[in-house]
Amino acid sequence: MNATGSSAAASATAATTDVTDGARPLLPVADGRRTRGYLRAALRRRRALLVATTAVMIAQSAIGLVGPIAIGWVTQAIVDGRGTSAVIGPVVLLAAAAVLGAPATWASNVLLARVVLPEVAGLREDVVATALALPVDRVEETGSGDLVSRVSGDVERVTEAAQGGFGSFVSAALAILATLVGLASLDWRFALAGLLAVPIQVFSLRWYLRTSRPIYAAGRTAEGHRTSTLLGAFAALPTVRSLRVGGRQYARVEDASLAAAEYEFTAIRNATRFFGRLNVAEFVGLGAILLAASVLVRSGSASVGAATTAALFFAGLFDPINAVLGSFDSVQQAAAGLARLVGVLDAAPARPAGAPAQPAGVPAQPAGVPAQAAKSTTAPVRSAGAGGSSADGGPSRPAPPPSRRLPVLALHAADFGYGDRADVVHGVTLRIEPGRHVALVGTTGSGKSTVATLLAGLRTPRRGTATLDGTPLAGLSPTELHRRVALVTQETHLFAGTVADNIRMGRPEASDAEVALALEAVGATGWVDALPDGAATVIGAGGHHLGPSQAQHLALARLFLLDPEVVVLDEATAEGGSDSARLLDTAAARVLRGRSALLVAHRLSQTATADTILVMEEGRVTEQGSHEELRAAGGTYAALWDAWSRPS
Ligand SMILES: Nc1ncnc2c1ncn2[C@@H]1O[C@H](COP(=O)(O)OP(=O)(O)OP(=O)(O)O)[C@@H](O)[C@H]1O
Repeated sequence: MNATGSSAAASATAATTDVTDGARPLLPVADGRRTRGYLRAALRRRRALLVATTAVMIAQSAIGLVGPIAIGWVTQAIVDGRGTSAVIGPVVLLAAAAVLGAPATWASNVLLARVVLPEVAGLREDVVATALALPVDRVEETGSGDLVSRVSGDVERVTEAAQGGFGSFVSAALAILATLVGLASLDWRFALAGLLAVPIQVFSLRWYLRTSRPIYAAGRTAEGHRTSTLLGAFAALPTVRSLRVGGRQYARVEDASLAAAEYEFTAIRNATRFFGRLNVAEFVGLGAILLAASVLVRSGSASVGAATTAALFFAGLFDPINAVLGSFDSVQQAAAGLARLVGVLDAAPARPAGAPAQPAGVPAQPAGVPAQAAKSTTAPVRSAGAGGSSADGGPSRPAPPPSRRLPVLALHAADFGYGDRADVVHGVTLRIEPGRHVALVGTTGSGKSTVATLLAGLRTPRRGTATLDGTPLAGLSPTELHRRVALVTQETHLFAGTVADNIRMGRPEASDAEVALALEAVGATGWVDALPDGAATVIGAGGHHLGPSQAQHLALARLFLLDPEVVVLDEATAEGGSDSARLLDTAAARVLRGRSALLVAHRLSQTATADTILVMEEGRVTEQGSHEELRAAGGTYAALWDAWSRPS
């Protein structure tokens, strides 16, 4: 599953279509050929089970014919005036069919589940893994609602169709085939009469497929838009309340819901007309069989028993035919859903040749970005505090252990803008040498966080490059990128689970002792031990409440456990009050020891110990150098430092 989804991703981009819901672009949708190719590959992987399932279903269909045949024999025995002994044979046959029917049904259901369920589960895993690895800007552009509706609604539809629709489709198709063979074996004219229904059914089906396909495709898109609108409204709840624009939000949600519901109504109207046409076909077919039966019985070409069996055969076709034709409904919806899911798989960033093929794992950090180094810096500028006591009394930073070769993380002439808006980062070039710490300062909105996300590989520069040891970040597998370069932002997210679970997020296999060591390393053992169940205390939604500083403390412990080569702290300690800020500063310093780092900070105590400081203004790097150099230069940094260090 993984291999198929991944390997196809790079080559299948051309087989997907970009979609919009009128308001914003959505993720691509795979075309019919690509979707069928995916399905074929999935079925091929289960070929042996598929053959066994089909064999059992054929046996099941044959057993289904026993009833009408036995009833025909009983009828003939009565017409012939034979004694009770003549009906014993058919009754025994009926009993045998009933006894064998149950295990055959059980076996076909179990086998079918074995064919279908692992594939659907694999598809869901692949789509979720791909969705989690999608570039942040791609998800921002399309809105998370589209993604959510695909991994929930579309996966649900594919699962339902695969488990229910597909199974009933195959068994009904086999039952129809077996019945037609049975009819023909009674008398070919019975089969011919029954076939009169077929043109009406074919015509109805073609009409239905033609009219319903666009309805379902548009309906799924409208559903994606409805989910996006709902998520947007909930995400913006505090702003909506404070600005009192709830009415406008409600109207948008209402419009999106009505549009989605309108498609559902249209689909139901269409399906009702379709089933009405199928009923006409049934009556035409049954009428023709009864007419043929009366003619054949009168002429002595067929017995009453055979005519009874033929009529029962045909009546027994109603359900399977409706099941087959009706399952086109769910199969069509599933096909639309599958195309959207394969579209997500194909939206995965293409890997360069030779790059690992595994799907992305869950990002190790809430967001991740590398640090950026000094513009055009070839040799890092050491700050006065490096290697000894920092200017603000912070901890010393020893050189990285020689056993670990750290990479060079760099941005070259990078421009970036959000969506279709103008650039907010202009021509930024930075380089973080192994083991060096670079600080980024500037006023609000100057582009610091944006540059940080470019260096973390969360966003891709419009122009220019972001590289790790010369390899473009976009060419690294998400797993490798997040393992080597990690980010802590001020929006630390706690997942529902225990404290230990949250720390293990980046390395699920870590032992309790390693978790304890990480807590110890960042100085969080004291308050974590004081929680009701220590590191086993459940936090996050519905659990014990932690403050923002504690959440950031855990994020630093998580980072320590993950042990990346490069760390980006994007104002990771900005939420702290004075005491907790000091605690977090110390924790951050411990985590950064022996790693390359970028610090995005407004509190200049964090920047004074950096090797190089970059000042950003309006998306450009305007100054760079060590703390002393920049203070001596008397520019923006000097002014910021003076303002910050002046006693209030
Ligand atoms: N997700 C986004 N969508 C659109 N524009 C954005 C987004 N994030 C940031 N911007 C814009 O990009 C510019 C740079 O923002 P950025 O957050 O990188 O600056 P910053 O220096 O980190 O600011 P702060 O110190 O307030 O975090 C700003 O004009 C901001 O409004």
